Amino acid sequence: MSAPVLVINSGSSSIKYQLVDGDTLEASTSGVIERIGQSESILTHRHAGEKHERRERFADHAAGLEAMVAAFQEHGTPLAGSGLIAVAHRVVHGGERFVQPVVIDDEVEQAVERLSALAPLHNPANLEGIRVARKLFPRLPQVAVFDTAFHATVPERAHLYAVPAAWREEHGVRRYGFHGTSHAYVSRKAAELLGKSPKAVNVIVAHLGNGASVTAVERGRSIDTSMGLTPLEGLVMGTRSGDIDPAIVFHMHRQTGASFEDLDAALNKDSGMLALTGEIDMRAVERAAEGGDRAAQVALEIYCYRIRKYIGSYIAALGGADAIAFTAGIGENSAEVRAGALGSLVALGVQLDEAANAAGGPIISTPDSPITVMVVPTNEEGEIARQTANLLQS
Ligand SMILES: Nc1ncnc2c1ncn2[C@@H]1O[C@H](COP(=O)(O)OP(=O)(O)O)[C@@H](O)[C@H]1O
Ligand SMILES: CC(=O)OP(=O)(O)O
Ligand SMILES: [Mg+2]
Repeated sequence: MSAPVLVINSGSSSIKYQLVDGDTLEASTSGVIERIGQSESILTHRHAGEKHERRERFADHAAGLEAMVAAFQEHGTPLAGSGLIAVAHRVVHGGERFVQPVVIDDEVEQAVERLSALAPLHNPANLEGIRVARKLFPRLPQVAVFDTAFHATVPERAHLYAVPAAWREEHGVRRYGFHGTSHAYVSRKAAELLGKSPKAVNVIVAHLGNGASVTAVERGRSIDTSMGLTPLEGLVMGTRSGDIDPAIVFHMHRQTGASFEDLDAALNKDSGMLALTGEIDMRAVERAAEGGDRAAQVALEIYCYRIRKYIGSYIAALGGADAIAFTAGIGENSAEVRAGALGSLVALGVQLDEAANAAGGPIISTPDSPITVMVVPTNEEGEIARQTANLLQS
């Protein structure tokens, strides 16, 4: 493996990692540590076609990262002496400042910490990953790659909110957008599937994971995206409400006396599919709906309808799209959600091929569909490694 980069994607309760070849972008080893801080955590480490599992409690991200280092050691590829050229970190919020990947120093670390207010579920976890990795690998360059960066091209008409000037000018209130590495990677792959240059096509990417967002990509540049100041706006998600009337917050504060902290937690952690069905995991929601659970059926309709509205509005924003690409855990795996999300868009030039959709694509529209619909597996870690290798070469 030449020029290996260790990519760390620290989420709110999980860490995903990959050891990626900086030249070929192939991952030789990958893993995920789930349920950090809960009674039992699970580490799944994949190397050379084998899967190794370890179940025990990892109290925090530091314990999780130690277990990651131990897993590399145990399974024949110790990180020390592997020729690692860098550790790359996904950082969710980069604010207005970070529109490119950067090498992390103390000052960058502090800036990421200040941005935690705008991504409370994500930046603190990203930061912990950075701190632990800087201790573990003090001599290696540590690079931050930001979710927000790809959306720096979103024009004012789409990124400004019609709110008081002081909010915008003094408090950084604007649309930032997230999942940028995924939207960048998937929109490029979509152009590849069309046999065209990214600069020659308009693509709508629906990233449907635990967090979910839709982006309108015009000739390779993001021009609008559904997440906003924080990753709360837009689609219905696992535990997040997505779009609501902001007056709901004031109403609930006045009605119940709930603090803004409580209301923030309610909308970020106790809303979305969880609030509608009692389940976060889309597989569980689909099983319940199939079993006749009315709440789960309605929740799926709400989930798909919101996606459909965004896709329709982005076809209008782009003045026509060449492709719609579905990605991330739900977008890649749920034929039902994809079909539900496209439904009435047949009037806008979307003709789904049901058999191809059931088979998972990659192309899931009929050959004569004016807009090509596809399933494109995302690769956030690979894209982060690619951007890191580019930064270090320049
Ligand atoms: N086969 C499947 N069918 C439906 N949903 C799935 C399937 N596999 C995974 N998912 C859903 O994908 C979501 C997680 O997506 P993922 O992209 O891994 O999220 P994140 O990176 O934000 O943790 C979960 O809601 C999970 O239920
Ligand atoms: C920004 C965001 O929502 O990320 P995730 O989907 O990993 O929660
Ligand atoms: Mg994700």
